[in-house]
Amino acid sequence: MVKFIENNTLKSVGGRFKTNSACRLEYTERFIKEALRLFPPVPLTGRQVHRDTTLASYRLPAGTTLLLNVFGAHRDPLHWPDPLLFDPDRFLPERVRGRHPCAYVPFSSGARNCIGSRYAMMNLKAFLATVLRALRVDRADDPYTDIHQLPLTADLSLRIVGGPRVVFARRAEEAM
Ligand code: HEM
Repeated sequence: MVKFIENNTLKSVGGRFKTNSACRLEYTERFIKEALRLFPPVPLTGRQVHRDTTLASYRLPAGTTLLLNVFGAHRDPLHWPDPLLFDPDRFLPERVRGRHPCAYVPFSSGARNCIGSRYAMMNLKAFLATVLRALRVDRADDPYTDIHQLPLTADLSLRIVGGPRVVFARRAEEAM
């Protein structure tokens, strides 16, 4: 998967990353979206109920704080078949069509959603394209063979305990 994203990103960008390179990075964008699905940096958000409301069979009096489980929604088999499989093609336009708009909310939704989502996406593409041109990324020796086993923690944002287990190696000059 790492090799695939490397080749795809490098082929799409060619030389240096420019602002219009982002438009060509369609696979890279799907890859980032899939990473944000399985590992949403903001795994929970909250909302306050402004008037008495009934949601499904639950009565929610005004003033109730609701915590929205983004992490759970992103792994819900109702919306994501084989939810733990890392499959960027889930974000092909034909597969997005018909999916519930709130099944995927890494940047939240509604009036208070993330104002920086487009900027964040552009930045992540620029970051990947720039880093992958200069460095090769390989898996480090690690004891985890299955996504279930990855120890995650959330303080300000969701992260892997101990950080991602990867090693970087400089690419030969001619590849850059
Ligand atoms: C991958 C990167 C990012 C993720 C996953 C993310 C996620 C989020 C989420 C989930 C919220 C909404 C919380 C809620 O609805 O309660 C939010 C709000 C916000 N984000 Fe981001 N964010 C990212 C990057 C950025 C960047 C780069 C900026 C600024 C350049 C930014 C600025 C903001 C601001 C100002 C709000 C508050 C909006 C409001 O309350 O009206 N975010 N972000």
